[in-house]
Formats: sequence, C-alpha cells, structure tokens
Amino acid sequence: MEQIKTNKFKKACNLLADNSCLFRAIIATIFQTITMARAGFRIALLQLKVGANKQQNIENALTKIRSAVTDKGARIVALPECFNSPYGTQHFPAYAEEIPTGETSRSLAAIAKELGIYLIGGTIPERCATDSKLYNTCTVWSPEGALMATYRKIHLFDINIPGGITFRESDVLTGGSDLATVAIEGAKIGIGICYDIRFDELARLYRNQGCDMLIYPGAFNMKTGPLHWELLARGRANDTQSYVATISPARDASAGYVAWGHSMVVDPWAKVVAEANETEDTVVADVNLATVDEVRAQIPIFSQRRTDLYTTNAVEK
Ligand SMILES: NC(=O)CCC(=O)C(=O)O
Repeated sequence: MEQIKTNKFKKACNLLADNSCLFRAIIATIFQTITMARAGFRIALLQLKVGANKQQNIENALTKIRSAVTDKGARIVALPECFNSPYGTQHFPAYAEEIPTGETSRSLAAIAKELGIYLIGGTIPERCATDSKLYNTCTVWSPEGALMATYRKIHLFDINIPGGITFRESDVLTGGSDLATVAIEGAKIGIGICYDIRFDELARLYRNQGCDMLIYPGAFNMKTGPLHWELLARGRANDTQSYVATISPARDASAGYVAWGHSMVVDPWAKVVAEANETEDTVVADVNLATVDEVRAQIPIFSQRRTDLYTTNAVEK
C-alpha cells in the first residue's frame, strides 16, 4: 500500500518536472491574479455656467471638455444636470430634443470621438421620439462616439419647503424606470440624476449589480445644497463602498433656480477627494479601483447583513 502511494507521488513529481515551465506559468498567473491590484482612470467633472442660450451652453461644454482632456489628462469627462438649458419646468419643453438625433447628442458624440474619451453627458431635457413625453435624461458616449447608455431620472424632484423651495418636475416630466450601467476602463459605473441620490435603494441596486462608482449629474439648490449635497454624496459612497461623483452647474445668483455648485468626487472611504466651490470650474480626480476592493475587503458589510432580521430588495446579495 505504502509502495503504491510513494509511486503515485513520484509520478506526480515527474509530471510536474516534465511540465515545469507550464507549472511555473500557472503558479505565476495564480499569484498575479491574487495580488494584482485593479487600476483606474482620471475623471474630470465640469461645473459649467449655464445660461439661456442653448448653442452657447453646448459650445461652452465642448470647450471645457477639450481642455479637461488636453490640459488635465482626463479619460472620462462628466457634465452637470441640465447643462444645455436653464433648470426649470418652464424651460424644459422649449429646450427638449430627441436622443440621439438632437443637436446636443450630435455634439457630444462628435467630441467624444474626436478626443477618444468616455463622456457622461450630464442631462438634457429629452423629448421621446415615440410618445413625445419629456424626460430628464443622461447620455453616455464611448470613445468611438457611440451612445453607450441613456438614463432617465427615476425620482422626479417634487418638493415643497414653505419659505424655502417649491419645485415640481412632475408637472412637465415623466419619470424613468430603468437603471443604467456602463463598463469603462475596468470599472462598472451606475448612473443616477440629482434627486435620485436621496434614494439609497437605487444606489444599493447598483452596488448589487457590481458597480464600483456612481455618477450623479445634479443641481441642488441654496436651501438643500448646504444641508444635504455632501452628506448624500458621502452617504451613498459609504453605503455602497463605491466612488461617487456629483456634478452641478456653476452657481448663477441671477438665475430662476440657483444651483449650489460644489461638484465633488468621494472615494469608497466616504472621503471627499476633490471638490469645486460654487464658480465655473473643472474638478479632477484619479479613481483608483484598488481602493474599492480594499474598503470592501476590510469592512465587509455586504457579507455581514442580518437578512434574517430585516429584508429589503435592494440590500440582499
Ligand atoms: N435637480 C434636482 O433634482 C434637485 C434636487 C435637490 O435639490 C434636492 O434637495 O434633492
């Protein structure tokens, strides 16, 4: 019996020796896979001035996109909510256009292709070609100028704070119902729009779909901005242990809706790593996917949930 075992062991050793190159390659690959940290990319958030002239808004975005790529080395550029139109229900019908045939879509596709970048096209008022309904929609463009995804704001901004702010997007817009994720540079990115950031359920669904980063073009205001903008961005980063980017228009005190500004990138530790003030600006940050893996391994909340005590559709994994 012992003799048989010894022979088998010798045979196995001989096999390994015969294939030592292959064996070494396999071990090296396994080692590399275990130890290899994921890379990342540079992202630029454009906190743009937005006025009444749609053509000027688009031209300004194109100029700033070019500069974020050529001067700052961004691989992904993200624009704010409603970057081609003033933010307000009275403006949406006049500025709305079809996607991808409208002038804004065509400009974004062309610049993404010209610069060979990924472009998160903020949002524009969209008029749906089939039912003529209006949506607040984000488009994502590939380095080839192809439309990778569209996301229609799911949670419409309807609030009423007497003496503060009253807004009813649902007077003119229809809410979307589909999540949108894109795979970019080894990362999976989930898209939400502004008020959506208040709903942790959406962020958790994205996390459960494997997202490493959440991007929210948004335009908070002077009432809720100082109270909740950073809190929510850091909250969603902490809940999902993901990068979060929020991109606002620049503040214009003379506008009907005064945006808070403060576009920012938050890392999976929930730390703000780059932030604008309220003026027109470009925020640049290096997104490091190894940090996502590090936080999730070190604080493993997604495997520690007590779903025997509570249930939600969004958190179970
Ligand atoms: N554009 C928006 O959805 C605004 C959301 C907002 O300001 C908030 O407080 O929420």
